[in-house]
This record gives sequence, structure tokens and C-alpha cells, in this order.
Amino acid sequence: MPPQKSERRGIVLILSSPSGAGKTTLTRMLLQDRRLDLTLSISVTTRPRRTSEVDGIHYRFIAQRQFEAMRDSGELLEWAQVHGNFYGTPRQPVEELLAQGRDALFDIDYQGTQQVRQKMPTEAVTVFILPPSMKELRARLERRAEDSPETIENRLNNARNEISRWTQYDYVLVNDDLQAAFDDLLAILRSERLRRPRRTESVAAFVDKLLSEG
Ligand SMILES: Nc1nc2c(ncn2[C@@H]2O[C@H](COP(=O)(O)OP(=O)(O)O)[C@@H](O)[C@H]2O)c(=O)[nH]1
Ligand SMILES: Nc1ncnc2c1ncn2[C@@H]1O[C@H](COP(=O)(O)OP(=O)(O)O)[C@@H](O)[C@H]1O
Repeated sequence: MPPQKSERRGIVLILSSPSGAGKTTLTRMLLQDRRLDLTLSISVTTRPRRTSEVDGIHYRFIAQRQFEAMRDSGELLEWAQVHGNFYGTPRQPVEELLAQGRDALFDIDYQGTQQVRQKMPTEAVTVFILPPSMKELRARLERRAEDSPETIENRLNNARNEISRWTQYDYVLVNDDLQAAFDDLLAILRSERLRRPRRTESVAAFVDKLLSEG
């Protein structure tokens, strides 16, 4: 009998990148592969909804007063101000997933990543995604065509600071060829799921049974 998955505590797979490097695209690809059984943590944010976004699926779009109430009552696992808006991760859905042995996927910035690493050092697996060039980063933000020119400039101005945080992460990858970047993410997820400390309980039972044979 293979090891029982439900005995493990889940992983928190965190993707961060400067705006436009492709973390939303890679997140979508990970979620589309149902066999991976990843669940996206849906953040709350005070930023305006983009036309392509659906409330409750991509984010929960809330007013600043509501954000402050959630933050002050400890409902957020982490939170940060990014590009002038507030973002945060509701704590309870994540705790429930991890307790069920299921893995959560976070698309959060470097400030939030630091907070999660401190609070969940065992569960957090962090990946920083770099663009192939600054020129391509700008081109992607312009091609995405969802933000105003001012918003794009603001995001590009923040990109250098964000990129300088790459050393805080467990893994770094360059999203040049999308499929290659996705394959790298799959390799990271697969290896992290196989790490011995994450499987100790279930493997111990399996080994006991193995050794009891004949
Ligand atoms: N700390 C933190 N950052 C978040 C959260 N949700 C999103 N972000 C980050 O906020 C930044 C802006 O995200 P978004 O407004 O969707 O713009 P995009 O990066 O251009 O797609 C990105 O770096 C996200 O990773 C969150 O719950 N907490
Ligand atoms: N490897 C890639 N090659 C070309 N375009 C890409 C690649 N990855 C993402 N894109 C495109 O770049 C734009 C920004 O990607 P997105 O995933 O929204 O970035 P982020 O979530 O990091 O802001 C989107 O239009 C997306 O389709």
C-alpha cells in the first residue's frame, strides 16, 4: 500500500515576481492541471478589479475599511501594501487546507513571503520568477493591456526593487519560454512533495509494514 497522503501537512507554494513576469499565467497553468491538486489562496485586495477578473475567483475585492478590520482582527496570515494598494491572505482557508494535507498556492509579493516564511517555515516553498529582460517585462505589461499607462509605469518603477529580493527565495527561474518555466515549476513541486521530512509519518507506517513482511 502506498503511503497515505492525508497524514501529511500541506505545502505552501509561493510564487513572486515583478508585475508582468508571468506569475498569474503560471499560476493558472498549475491550477488547470487538476492532478496536481493545488488550491489557490484567494487574497483580499483594495485595488480596483481588472476587466478580466472575477470577484471571489482571482481576488476578493474589498474596501479599505474592511481590509483594516480583517487585518486588525488577525484574520490575515500576512498582508502588505503593494503598488499603493493593500493585499492580504485570509488565514482560515489556508489552515484548513494544510490540515487536510493539501497544498496551497500563493501569488504574493516579497513582503508577504517574508511573513509567511517566518510563520510557516516548514510549509513554505518560495519561488521567484524573473523576466528575460526589462524590455520584455514592459512589452508584457503593455500587451496585457489591462492597466493604465500610469499604472504600468508605477509597476515598472517598482520592478527593480522587487527583483533585488530574489536572494530571499528558495528557487529562482526565468520565465522566457513559458513551457520551460512551467516544467521547472512542476519539478520544484514534485521534489518538494517528495522531501523526506514531509513524508515521515506516512513513510514510517509503510516501512513498518514492509519490514513486517516475511
Ligand atoms: N503580500 C501580498 N501580496 C499580494 C497578495 N495578493 C497579491 N499580491 C501581490 O501584489 C502584487 C500586485 O498584484 P496584482 O495587482 O494582481 O498585479 P500584477 O502583479 O500586475 O498581476 C503582486 O506582486 C502580487 O503577487 C497578498 O495577499 N499578499
Ligand atoms: N513566457 C512568456 N512569454 C510571453 N508572454 C508571456 C509569458 N508569460 C506570461 N506572458 C504574458 O505576459 C503578460 C503578463 O503576464 P501575467 O501572468 O499577467 O504576469 P504577472 O501576474 O506576473 O503580473 C500576460 O499578457 C501573459 O500572457
